[in-house]
Amino acid sequence: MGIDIHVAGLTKSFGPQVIWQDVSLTLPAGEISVMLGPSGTGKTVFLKSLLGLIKPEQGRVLVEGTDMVAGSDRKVFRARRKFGLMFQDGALFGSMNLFDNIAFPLRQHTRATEAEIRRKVLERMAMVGLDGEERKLPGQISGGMRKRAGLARALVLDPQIILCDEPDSGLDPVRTALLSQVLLDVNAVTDCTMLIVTHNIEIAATLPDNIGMLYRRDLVAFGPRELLLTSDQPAVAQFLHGSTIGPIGMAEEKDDAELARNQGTRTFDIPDQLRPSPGLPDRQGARRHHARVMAELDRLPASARNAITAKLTDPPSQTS
Ligand SMILES: Nc1ncnc2c1ncn2[C@@H]1O[C@H](COP(=O)(O)OP(=O)(O)OP(=O)(O)O)[C@@H](O)[C@H]1O
Repeated sequence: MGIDIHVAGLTKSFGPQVIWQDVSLTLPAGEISVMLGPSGTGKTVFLKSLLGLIKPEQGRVLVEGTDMVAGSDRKVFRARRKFGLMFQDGALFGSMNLFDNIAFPLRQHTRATEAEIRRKVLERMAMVGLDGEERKLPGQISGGMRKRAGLARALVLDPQIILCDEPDSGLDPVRTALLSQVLLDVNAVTDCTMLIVTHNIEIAATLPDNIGMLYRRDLVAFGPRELLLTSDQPAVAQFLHGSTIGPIGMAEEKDDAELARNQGTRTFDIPDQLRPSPGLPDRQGARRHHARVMAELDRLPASARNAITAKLTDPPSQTS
């Protein structure tokens, strides 16, 4: 099962440039979360901070008791093993076939026998829809397949948390939709905690349980997907609609209130969340999410509350 990640008061600067400040959130165990944000708002820096690869000046990232910011190198290194990473381009070795690429972490970090490695690699390849492709080189397959191979490699050490940095980059809408389904299916089977950084509204609207958005050095929102998808904050609404009208892309000194007045109110139709493919188990993370959100419903704005009650009256189930 996945584990919680608790982020509290995180602030990161590079020299005089503040990337984000006082970021606090919890990535709940086994749930899928998406982090949105315009280019350059520090989404990748945030992922690297969760891993302890970048050290914020203030705040904590707690992973089962280890602080990835201030913990000792030994503890951070050990905690990092709980993570699986899916990079934008799959980050595969071009000279190795897919089997050897995916087997690589097992050969590097475990004493598994070749028979065990073979079983695990083939199982993970099947999980991401790459059965029978073991002998292909990364250069012989499509971008979507490379990403799935990168996901299989991220899964091979049984991580409890999976971080994906822009998994949709370079993919057409159909392959992006297929990849979303694969990510959800992986979550259904493994119950791992997932954080996906993306600009893609289709992914954000259909895949996660929770969505956050980084904008102008702040985490402007983080919560159930309905919270962000019904938000009337100018930057969030502009981002969701891909509009040129709004604060994003404008001079920093523009007044948010004035921009909001000019923008008017537009609603975003919230599609149904994806469900696991037939034959796979129900998502445990979705069940926990449902219970948690229903318990916290009164604290959400009316727009989010209405969207949740309209869609989530029963615990999610494949057959309902
Ligand atoms: N090691 C570093 N040293 C100095 N500045 C950095 C470093 N890493 C990132 N930055 C700066 O931090 C800012 C945020 O970068 P980051 O790549 O996290 O943005 P992002 O939101 O992921 O962008 P995109 O959506 O375009 O990928 C950028 O201005 C970048 O130049």
